[in-house]
Parts: sequence; structure tokens; C-alpha cells
Amino acid sequence: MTNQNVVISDTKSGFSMEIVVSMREPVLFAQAVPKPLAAPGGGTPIIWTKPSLKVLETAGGGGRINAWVDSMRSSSPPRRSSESEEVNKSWMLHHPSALSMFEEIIKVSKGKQIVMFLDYDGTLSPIVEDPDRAFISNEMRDAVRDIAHHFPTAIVTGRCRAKVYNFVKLSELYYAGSHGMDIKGPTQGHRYRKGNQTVLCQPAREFLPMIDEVYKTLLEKTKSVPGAKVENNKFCLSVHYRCVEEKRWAELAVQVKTVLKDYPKLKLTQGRKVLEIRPTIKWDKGNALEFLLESLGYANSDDVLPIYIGDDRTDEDAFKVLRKRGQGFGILVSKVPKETNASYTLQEPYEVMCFLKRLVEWKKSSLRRF
Ligand SMILES: O=P(O)(O)OC[C@H]1O[C@H](O[C@H]2O[C@H](CO)[C@@H](O)[C@H](O)[C@H]2O)[C@H](O)[C@@H](O)[C@@H]1O
Repeated sequence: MTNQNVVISDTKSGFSMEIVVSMREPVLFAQAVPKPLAAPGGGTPIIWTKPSLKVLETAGGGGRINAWVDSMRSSSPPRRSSESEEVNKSWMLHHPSALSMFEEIIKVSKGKQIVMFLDYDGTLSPIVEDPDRAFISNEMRDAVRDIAHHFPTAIVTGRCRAKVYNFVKLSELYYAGSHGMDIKGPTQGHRYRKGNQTVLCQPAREFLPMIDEVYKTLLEKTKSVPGAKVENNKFCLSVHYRCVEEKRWAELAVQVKTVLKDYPKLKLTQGRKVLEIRPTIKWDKGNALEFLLESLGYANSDDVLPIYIGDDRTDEDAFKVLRKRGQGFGILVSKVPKETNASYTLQEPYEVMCFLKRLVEWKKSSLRRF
């Protein structure tokens, strides 16, 4: 199960509404339950699952907000503790490091075109308090530039495309902003570019005025909650609570749902200390991945090896597509066990950079051999 309808309500106003909560949450160690699924490298099949949040009752109210706040709380991964070492070891066994499995990954890529998909926040840049200061390091930028020189490369992010471009500043990449709802091809110097088209796909165009309106309303409404930040990601919005005192999370959740009650065509999901508001259309990072593979001419090809690296629940949509296609690998960036459809893991952006550099070195040496 990926989503759950949850009813949240305000005890004071008596207002209640149903929201969609993504169930791809970090797993608390005590709740980890193994369930069969193909494991990389043929090990015992396993996937870590979290018991579903139960649908909350419509009457009353306080309890429901508490459940929503619990869900907000679980969007920040727990710290690794010594008693969880066993769980961690087992998880790593079934989602091994992409660095330690590098040779196997390379073996599978034989005769195939690698296509790279990279999430931005928490993958190419470390998670920081201020979303406007989530800068990519020069070293990481160089690694991404090098990777794009050898393989078609896309950044797939929840951010507004223009904003992520301002961070990355590489015109040779594909960019899929707003959770894949705004896709643009490279503007220059890429041999994989398709024709002269640059803006390739914007399936949520009709939602622009609505998103703008909701952005303005939320800016106004959330002013009273210190630390809350509303970010306009063009085709979707983020309401950040990383800097909000925990005792005020419920208040913020109520504000958000009060605004959303007038917009049934928008849905609410959760990321890392962020409430994400987006159109109800069926389009996510998984669709963006498929769209880009198709644009590159690999819709039905066996000669392609897509590699998707991401840290967030929204990246799970892309990992799932890869599993369904039986093609390529998802790599989850995480230091702690989480329910995931990814095959491999990397602990943090630094390891992502090491992986990218290693891929470039391998490609260069294989070119030298031929
Ligand atoms: O798909 P992504 O590239 O991972 O974008 C998802 C959200 O990322 C950003 O928020 C996250 O990173 C911030 C900076 O490190 C951090 O402060 C915040 O708590 C995280 O949730 C971005 O600001 C959001 O708009 C994206 O939706």
C-alpha cells in the first residue's frame, strides 16, 4: 500500500477533512516486518514494511490531529541506536551498499546504455534547515557534470525546475521539476538531446492558477506559526515544518487542511519534514522516469540500464517503476532502515558522489580499452 486516506480535524471549528498520506515512511525499528520480495544478488527475499496508519474516525477531532502529528514526526528518520544494530545489519544485507556492489552493477550494465536519474535534496545536497540554502558542492557539481558527459542524466525533484537549475547550473542535464510535472531537456551540448524541443512535458499546466492562489493563501495563513515556510514549486507547494516547534505542528496541519478543504483537486502528501500539496493527477517521479526513457528512445528497449538515486518517499514511485520494468536499479540514500523498493543503498550525498565518480572512472577506463 502506498497511500492511505486519513481524516484530520480541528476540535475548535469542528471541521474535518480527508487527506491522502503517503505510506512510504521511515520504519521505526520495532515495527520492521519482513515480507517476501526479490532481493538483489539472490539473497533471502525481504522488504521492510511499516504497519499502515489506520483510517481515522470522522467524529471527535483531537485524536485525529494527534495521528497526523505522529505521521509528521515519523517523517524524520530515527537515529541509529545500539539495540537496532541487528535490524540494521539485516536491512543492509538485503539492501547492500551500491559502492560495495559496484562490480555487480557494472556486470549487469554490459551492452546496455546506462541512464542516470538523480533526486536533488538529500541526494546531491545535504538536508539543511533553510530550503533556499540547500547548495550543491562544487565537487558534487563536477561529479554530475562528468556523469552527464558519459550517460544521459536527469535531475528528478520535488523542487521548482528553475530553482533546482539555479543550484545545479548544468545545462547538459534533463530536469524534471515539481515531482516530475515539469520536464525540460538539455539546453546545450548534449549528444542525447532529442531534436530542438526543450520543454518536453507539463501535464499539470491547468493547475497553475490554482497552485498560485493556494500559495498566496497559505503564505498568509501560516504567518502565525513561527518557523513555517511555504515554498512555491510551480506545479506543487511545500509547507516546511523543520523549523517549527513540535508543539505547533498540529496548528500548522490544521491551517493547511483548512485551506485545502476548498480545493478537492489538490492532494496532500508528506516528505522529509514537509507537507506537499499537489494536483490529484496520476503523475509522479515514476511517470517522469518512464517519460524520459521514452524520450531517449528506450521505451521498450532491453538495451538500457536506468539507475535512479533518491532519498525520499516520492522517489519510491520511481523505484517501483524500475522493479516493475525489471530493469535497472533504485538506490536509496539513507543511513537508517526504511521500507523501500530500491535494490541498493548509499548512506549520504558524499557516498552518492563517490558512486558517480566511480562510474565515470569505470567508463573512462573501458573507453581506453577499446
Ligand atoms: O525531490 P527532492 O529534490 O528531494 O525535493 C523534495 C523537497 O526537498 C526540499 O525540502 C527538503 O530539503 C530541504 C533542504 O535541505 C529541507 O529543509 C526540508 O526539510 C526537506 O523536506 C524542498 O525544499 C521541497 O520543496 C521539496 O519538495
